[in-house]
Amino acid sequence: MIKVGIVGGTGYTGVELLRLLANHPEVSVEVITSRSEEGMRVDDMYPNLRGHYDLQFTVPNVTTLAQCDVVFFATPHGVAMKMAPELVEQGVRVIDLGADFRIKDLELWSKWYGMEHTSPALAAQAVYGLPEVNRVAIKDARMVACPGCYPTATQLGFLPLVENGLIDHRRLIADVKSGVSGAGRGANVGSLLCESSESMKAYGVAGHRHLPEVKQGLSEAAGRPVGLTFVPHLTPMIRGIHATLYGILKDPVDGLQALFEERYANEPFVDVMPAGSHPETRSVKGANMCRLSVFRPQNDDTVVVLSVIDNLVKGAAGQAIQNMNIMFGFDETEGLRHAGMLP
Ligand SMILES: NC(=O)C1=CN([C@@H]2O[C@H](COP(=O)(O)OP(=O)(O)OC[C@H]3O[C@@H](n4cnc5c(N)ncnc54)[C@H](OP(=O)(O)O)[C@@H]3O)[C@@H](O)[C@H]2O)C=CC1
Ligand SMILES: CC(=O)N[C@@H](CCC(=O)OP(=O)(O)O)C(=O)O
Repeated sequence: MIKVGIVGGTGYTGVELLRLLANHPEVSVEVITSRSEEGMRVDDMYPNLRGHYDLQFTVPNVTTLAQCDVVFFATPHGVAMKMAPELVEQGVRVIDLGADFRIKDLELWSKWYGMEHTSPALAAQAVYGLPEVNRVAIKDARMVACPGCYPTATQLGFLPLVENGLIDHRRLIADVKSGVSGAGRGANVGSLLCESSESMKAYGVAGHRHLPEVKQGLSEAAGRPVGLTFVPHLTPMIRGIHATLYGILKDPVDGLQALFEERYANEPFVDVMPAGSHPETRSVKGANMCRLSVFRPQNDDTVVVLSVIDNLVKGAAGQAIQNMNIMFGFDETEGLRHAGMLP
């Protein structure tokens, strides 16, 4: 049994970690932090957890967190980079659900996140926590940077194509839609029911902070810098990401379905659907799963990939637990085997 700490326990990804870890036989959650709700029982705030935890929120404190084997940061950008170095020095393994350790070029990181990076040494050691690419490095990592939600759906959809050099690497297009929980519990007015229901809008078209993250991952996979147009949208649902991805085939190729099936044949959390399928976000709601399908409409030179995840699960808390399972030598699917909630 390992001891787990969670920094940022009142937010959507923090409570999702608690929900998923409640069924994990190898862990005991010992510390859960909140600055605003110090002293409150977690099941008073989140009644879905009644009967699962006997825990109260405490303020974040490195000495207390250092008693844990692993600490998850489910906090806004800029928090983990300040606390994680001291924890790692004391032998704690750290998994950040935020973006502090995702981008290797720290000047680029500062440009997109609007702050200086305060722990470049740890950033250099951090492993990008996309198991479908980095499983071996994740196993021994002290510091894992979980991918963002849009980057998870986008990279998993494009990977088989860019790894095999099948599409024009300069002209990738990602049209991605997110449910409003992607903005977090402390989100601004745009996420209110009256503002976001019965409507849909694009945002960040000129540039979204996930653009450099996706480009970094796909450029590594392609072996050269990729060009990407990335357009996120806010959609009136609570959970879910739907990515519609476009690439231009260099040569007309058959066998894209088989290529995708082979690439993900041994991946427990990527499901390549039968040819012609249209995956729905509700099929992955609550589940640590990415469902994909690949098309070549009218046998033309454009390939279209559809990729769906639950932003809070494969896009955040579930992927973080998958990484923990790999790091601690547990079965990778432990605590994550349940199906999505449909309807
Ligand atoms: N929502 C999503 O779909 C996804 C989110 N992420 C990332 O995960 C992280 C958490 O997201 P989410 O759960 O949505 O965010 P929320 O806004 O819902 O929650 C943030 C949590 O962090 C705590 N917190 C805020 N500031 C600090 C601080 N300075 N020090 C310590 N704790 C702090 C808050 O509690 P309190 O203020 O009481 O301390 C709260 O519990 C973010 O980096 C986000 O970008 C990644 C993928 C998907
Ligand atoms: C719908 C919505 O607002 N989504 C968030 C991204 C989701 C997320 O939390 O991404 P990070 O992990 O990189 O912060 C946004 O566009 O800022």
